[in-house]
Amino acid sequence: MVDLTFNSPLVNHNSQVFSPQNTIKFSALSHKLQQIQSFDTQRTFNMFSIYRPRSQNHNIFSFEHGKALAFSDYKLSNLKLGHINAAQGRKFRPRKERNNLSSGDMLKIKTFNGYKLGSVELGYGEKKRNRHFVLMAKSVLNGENVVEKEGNGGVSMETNKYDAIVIGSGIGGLVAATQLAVKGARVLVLEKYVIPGGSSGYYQRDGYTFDVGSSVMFGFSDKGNLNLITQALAAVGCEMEVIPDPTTVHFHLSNDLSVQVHREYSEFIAELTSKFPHEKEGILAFYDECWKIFNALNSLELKSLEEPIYLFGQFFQKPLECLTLAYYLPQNTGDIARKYIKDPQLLSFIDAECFIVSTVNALQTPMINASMVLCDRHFGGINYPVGGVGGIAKALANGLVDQGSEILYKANVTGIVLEDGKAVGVRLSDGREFFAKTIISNATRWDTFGKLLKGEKLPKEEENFQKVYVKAPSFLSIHMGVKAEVLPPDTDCHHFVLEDSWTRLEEPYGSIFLSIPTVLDSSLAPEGRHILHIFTTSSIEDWQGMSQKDYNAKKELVADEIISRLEKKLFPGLKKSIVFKEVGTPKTHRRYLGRDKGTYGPMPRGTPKGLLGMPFNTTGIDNLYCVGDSCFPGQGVIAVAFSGVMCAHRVAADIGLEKKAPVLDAALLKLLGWLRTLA
Ligand SMILES: NC(=O)c1ccc[n+]([C@@H]2O[C@H](COP(=O)([O-])OP(=O)(O)OC[C@H]3O[C@@H](n4cnc5c(N)ncnc54)[C@H](O)[C@@H]3O)[C@@H](O)[C@H]2O)c1
Ligand SMILES: CC(C)=CCC/C(C)=C/C=C/C(C)=C/C=C/C(C)=C/C=C/C=C(C)/C=C/C=C(C)/C=C/C=C(\C)CCC=C(C)C
Repeated sequence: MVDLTFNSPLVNHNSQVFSPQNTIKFSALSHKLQQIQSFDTQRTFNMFSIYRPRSQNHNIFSFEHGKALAFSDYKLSNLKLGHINAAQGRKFRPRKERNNLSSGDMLKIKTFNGYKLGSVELGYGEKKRNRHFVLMAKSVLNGENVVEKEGNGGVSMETNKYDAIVIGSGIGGLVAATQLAVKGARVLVLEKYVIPGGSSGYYQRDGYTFDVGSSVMFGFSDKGNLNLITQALAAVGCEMEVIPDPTTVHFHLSNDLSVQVHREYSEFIAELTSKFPHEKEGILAFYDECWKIFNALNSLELKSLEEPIYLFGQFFQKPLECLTLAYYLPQNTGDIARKYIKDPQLLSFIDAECFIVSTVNALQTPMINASMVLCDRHFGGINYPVGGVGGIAKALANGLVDQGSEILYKANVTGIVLEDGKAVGVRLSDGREFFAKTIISNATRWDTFGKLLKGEKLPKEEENFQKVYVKAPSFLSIHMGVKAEVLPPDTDCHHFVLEDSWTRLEEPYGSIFLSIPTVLDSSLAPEGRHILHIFTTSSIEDWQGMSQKDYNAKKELVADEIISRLEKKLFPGLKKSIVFKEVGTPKTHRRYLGRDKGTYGPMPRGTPKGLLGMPFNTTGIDNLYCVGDSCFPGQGVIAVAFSGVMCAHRVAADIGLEKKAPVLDAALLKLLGWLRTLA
C-alpha cells in the first residue's frame, strides 16, 4: 500500500480527480505503480515511473504495477507542484493549468517516512516505443539535514557547510565518505546517477540482476588486514553474506593451455606445475616472492601513506615489513618473474595473470599490486556477495546515512568552485551549489582536472601524472541471460579466454573475460537461467562518428563475433540458448559512469617504476583531494577501497579529526612529490 498526499489536484487515467490533501491508496485503486529501482527497502526510494502511452496525448497518467514494490510502510506527504527543467536537460515551459501533472513539473515531497527529501523531478524518457515520464527522487536526505532551499527559480543554494563533499559514489568515493563519517565528519556525497556504486553498481532487467562491472571481489574475506571491503562495511555496521568461490578464474589460453586458479594455494601450484613441470622451482620462487610482499602488506594497519605520524609509526613498529614494501614499490612483476622463470609460455601466463587486473602485461604491472591479488585469492579467497556486487555500494550508502551524513542522487557536478585558489564547493548542472571544507573527487583525474576544473591551469603534479599514465581503453560488455542447460556441470564462475596467439592479449577484442555469477548465486536470474557477463577491451574511437543505425548494427555484429568465439571454445549451442542480451560499448561506460572515454582506469604510458609514479590523494589545489582508480594503488575495487581509506585519513587529519604534524606534513608531501618525478 502506498499513500501519496498531494496538495494540488491530480487526475488519473479513469478521470478520477484527487483533491489536494487527498490520499491515493494505489492498491485500493488498483493503479499500477512501477518501481524501477528500489535499492533500499528500509529507508530510501529511488525512482518510479508514471507511464503515458504515446497514443494518449493528454496529461493523464496511469500507474503500472511492477515487482518488488517496497513502499508498504511508507507515506509520502505534502506534494507540491512546481516547475523545473526536466531530466536530460530538456526544458519544459511552466504550465498555466496546474491541475494535472505535466512533464517538467516538479513535485516537492517534503517528507518520506520521517526522512526529508530534497525534490522529486518529473522528467521525460523513452522506454521501448512508449514515452514515459519518470519521477525521480533527486535527493534523499536524512533526519533534519535538509540541504535544499526553495526559490531562485527552482535552483537552490546551499548555505550549510560540510566537512567534505564527495563527488561520485563509486566504491572509492563511498569508502572515503563512510570512513570520514565514522570519524565524526559531516559528509555529502553527490552522485550523478540514480543509484550508488559506479562501476561496482548493478542493474535489473527481466528478472536478472546484473553486476555492471566484474564480479571478482578481492579483499572481501574475514581474515587479515587486507580485507578492506569487509572492513569498510563493518565500519558502518554492515556485514554481507558471501559465497566462497572455489576457483578465482579459469584460464583458457593459446595452445590449449587451460589453468584453473583454485582457492587452495597448493592446488593451484600443483595445477600450474603439472603444466610446466620443468619450471617447478621458478614457479615456487616467483609466487613465494609475491607472498613475501603480501605478508608485509597484511601486517600493516592500512592508512594514509601521505600522513607522516602514521607512516613513521608503521616504520617504527614494523621496520622490516615497511622496508620490504619500500624496496618493491618501484618494481614491476615481469622483471621479477624473469628472475626465476624462462619458459616463454609460462611468462605469457604471468602476463595474463597481470592483465586481468591491470589491463597491461606483467612488465608494466607494479609488483605490489600483483602480489596483492595473486595472494589474496588464496589467503582470504574470492567471495561473492549474496544478491550481487551492487549490494556492497548500497550497504555503504545506507551506512553513510546511518552515520548522519548524506547522499544525493541525480546530482551531476559540473564544476568545482575555487576561492583564492582553494576548493570551497561544487556546482551542479541544475545550478545548485554546495560548500564544504574539503572536496573529494571520485571522478577520474582526467575528468576532475579536464572537466570539473576546466579553464584552470593544470597543476604540475597532474601534468606529471598525465606524462606517466594514459587512459586505459574501455570495454565492450555483453550482459546475457541464457538457458541453464547450455553450461556443462561444474562450470566455473569466471573465465578468461585467449584462443589465438599470445600477442593478442592486449589488443582490442583480443581476449575475453566472462563471469557467470549465477554459478554462485542462482537468485540473480529467473529459474532455469544463467547470467553471462562477457567483456573485452575496446576503445571509444571505435564507436564514434556513426549514425545510430550503424552504431546499433555494429554492436550486434561485434557482440555476435565474441559470442561465436565463446560458443566455439567453451559452450556449444550458446547462441541458441540466449534469452536476453544487452550490449554496452565504451560510450555506454562514459555515459553511465562519467569516465572520460569510458576508460577502465589509468595505465602506464611506458614501463612504470612500479607504483612510484602513482599520486596519492592530495592534489596541487588546496582542499581538493582525489580518490578512486587514478590514485595510488590504481585500478580494482579493493585498490580504490584502499584509496578511500587513505583519503579519509588524510582529510580527517587536515580538518582536525585525526592527529596532524604540519611541519612533517610539508616535508613528507614534498618528498613524495619528488619521488614521483623519478617515475
Ligand atoms: N568489479 C569490477 O571488475 C569492475 C568493473 C569496472 C571497474 N571496476 C573497478 O572500479 C574502479 C573504479 O572505482 P572508482 O571508485 O574509482 O570509480 P567509479 O567509476 O566506479 O565511480 C565513480 C562514480 O562517480 C560518479 N561521478 C563521476 N563524475 C561525476 C560528477 N561530475 N558528478 C557526480 N557524480 C559523478 C559516477 O557516476 C560513478 O558513480 C575501477 O578501477 C575498476 O577497477 C571494477
Ligand atoms: C611511502 C613510501 C615512499 C614508502 C613507504 C613504504 C610503504 C610502507 C609502503 C606501503 C605500501 C602499501 C601499504 C601499499 C598497498 C597496496 C595495496 C593495498 C594494493 C592493492 C592493489 C589491488 C589491486 C591492484 C587490485 C586489482 C584488482 C582488479 C583490477 C580486479 C579486476 C578484476 C577483474 C577485471 C575481473 C576479471 C574477471 C574475469 C577473469 C572474468
